[in-house]
Amino acid sequence: MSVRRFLAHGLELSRKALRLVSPAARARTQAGAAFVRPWAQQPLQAGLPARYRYFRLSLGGLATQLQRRASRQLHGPGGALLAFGLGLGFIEQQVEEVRTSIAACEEIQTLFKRKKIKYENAIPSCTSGYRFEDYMVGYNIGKGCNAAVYKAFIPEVSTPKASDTITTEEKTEEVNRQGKSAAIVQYDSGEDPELRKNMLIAQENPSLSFVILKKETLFDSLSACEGDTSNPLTASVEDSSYPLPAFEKDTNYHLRAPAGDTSYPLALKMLWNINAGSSSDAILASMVKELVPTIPNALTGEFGGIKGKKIKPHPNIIQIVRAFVDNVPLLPGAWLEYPDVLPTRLNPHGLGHSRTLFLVMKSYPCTLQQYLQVCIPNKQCATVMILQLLEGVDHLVQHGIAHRDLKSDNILVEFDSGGCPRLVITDFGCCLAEESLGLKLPFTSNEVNRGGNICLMAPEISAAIPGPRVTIDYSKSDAWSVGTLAYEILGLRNPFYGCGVDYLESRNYQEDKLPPLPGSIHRDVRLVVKLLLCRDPKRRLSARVAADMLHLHLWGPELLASSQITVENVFSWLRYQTLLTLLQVSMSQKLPVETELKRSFLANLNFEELKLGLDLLLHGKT
Ligand SMILES: Nc1ncnc2c1ncn2[C@@H]1O[C@H](COP(=O)(O)OP(=O)(O)OP(=O)(O)O)[C@@H](O)[C@H]1O
Repeated sequence: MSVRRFLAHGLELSRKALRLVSPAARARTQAGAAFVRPWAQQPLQAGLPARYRYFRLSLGGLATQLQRRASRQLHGPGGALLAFGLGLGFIEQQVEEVRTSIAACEEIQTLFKRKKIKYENAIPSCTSGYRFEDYMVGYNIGKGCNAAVYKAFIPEVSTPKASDTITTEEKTEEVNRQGKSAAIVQYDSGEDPELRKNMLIAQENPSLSFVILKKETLFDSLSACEGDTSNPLTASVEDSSYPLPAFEKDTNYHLRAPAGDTSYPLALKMLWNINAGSSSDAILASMVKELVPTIPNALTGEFGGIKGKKIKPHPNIIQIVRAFVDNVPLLPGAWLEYPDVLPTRLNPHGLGHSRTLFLVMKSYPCTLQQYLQVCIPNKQCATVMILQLLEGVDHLVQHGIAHRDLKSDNILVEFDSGGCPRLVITDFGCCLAEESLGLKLPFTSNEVNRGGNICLMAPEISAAIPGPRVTIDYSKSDAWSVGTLAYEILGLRNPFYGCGVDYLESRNYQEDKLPPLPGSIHRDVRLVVKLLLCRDPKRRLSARVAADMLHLHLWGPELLASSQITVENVFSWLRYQTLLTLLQVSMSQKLPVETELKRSFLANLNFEELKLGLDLLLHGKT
């Protein structure tokens, strides 16, 4: 018998039963409700399969309906039949309600999914930017274990404004001839929190001159450094065991003193090639994960057809606008920061190959780590920041990709027109994105790469023991990392970093040993962080449900506070959010963070997940 016919049969039974009720029926119906209700009201578990949650939802309705019926004065025999029949009938009613709700959510989803998010348009010309010589390279903005990142621009696309060009160019060149460019780079790469703070302030207040602030600080520090061997900046250059090469004017790159972001809109990431050999194919094959966030025309010619998963644009995920293989140049700071990975052409003792992969992306003012060094975001702003990470992670999960190296220096920050930080996940070098695997990685031996940063590796990954049929499921691992980063964003120490006894290890921590978040942080946010850090992925929130909970918390406080939350008032709230967001999306080209978030929420609306998030917010224990 089909489910439909079964339910129809139940409905018919319930009708018959209504004509056969007795006083005893009331007691039996009540007992039925009492039996069903506690089971239906068990605390919800985030990881339960949808079918179970759906059945539970039906039971909740059944218990209520039974109770209601039982409270009426019914007469006649057949109470048990009534309970059974009514139950089936009410399940049918619930099924219908759920079906309508799912359809309504899908309609809202389609409205927003239809509106495609645009790709970065940082290099409008289709022909430029595929060779290193197309770029003017600025100063070093960052360095990781695998790459150095520089400010850059393409002259034909963006020429620096006269006001941005340093007038004391001779001085810069003289300094370079003396081998001090490394000192500039070292100083400017952000060791000084005061300088970082100035940069952020300048960024947030366009009326202040970012360049002037930097220029003064830079040249003051250089004057102070000159001839001063006790100064760590000059000392580190002169103590270096490598001879510092003189800056050659006729090399195919151009060193400019630092200037504002407007004149160097791009970031050029030069990966270090130690293992891949110098053929383009070998380089691309070994670094293919870095290419996951490339936009469609980022690679050209022979590389255009490189296979592999690609991500659709998302406001919280980096976009690589160009990727190409070229000769490794000698860039500022190379001798000081990464001499060992240079090719022998540049350093006879270097281990690097002569060619490598370059990635070009938008240049961001700072990383999340740098931002948090100078600023503790207020609670609302912190929640918006955590939510952006969850939205980014959910987008990756939907593409079957796990980042596997989420940490505060792999998250870039810029500010929207209202000064709200926009968080962008970057550095996909450790991601899991194999077409054939999805989010499940066979873990047959310790040789299998489980991802980056071990401290922020979810427990099911860090504690996994390899074996012939073992697979690791990454579907909720990035969400766990976001749970740990939430501590940093909320102004606390990440409990999974540190040394000595005062830190937790992901592979063996106990949930009750997690440092409690202070009461000044809203209960909803505390609950989300707690559920993100569940050891058991089945109980842990998915990024989607966690994001939905924060959306409800941020944009629906009245809804959450209402005495009775019905499907109708949830949908009237959703309709309101839909209209408002559509209006905002149609009104501006460059969306503020809040509107982007609402758009992500509505474009991914799923009744089951929203219902689960809502239930958890209403009944979950912090
Ligand atoms: N688009 C960008 N805009 C501004 N700064 C950037 C950008 N991309 C990278 N950076 C800076 O460069 C640093 C190193 O970049 P990235 O993390 O991509 O390198 P990596 O060697 O792959 O790092 P890891 O050690 O995590 O593997 C970042 O922490 C950040 O400070």
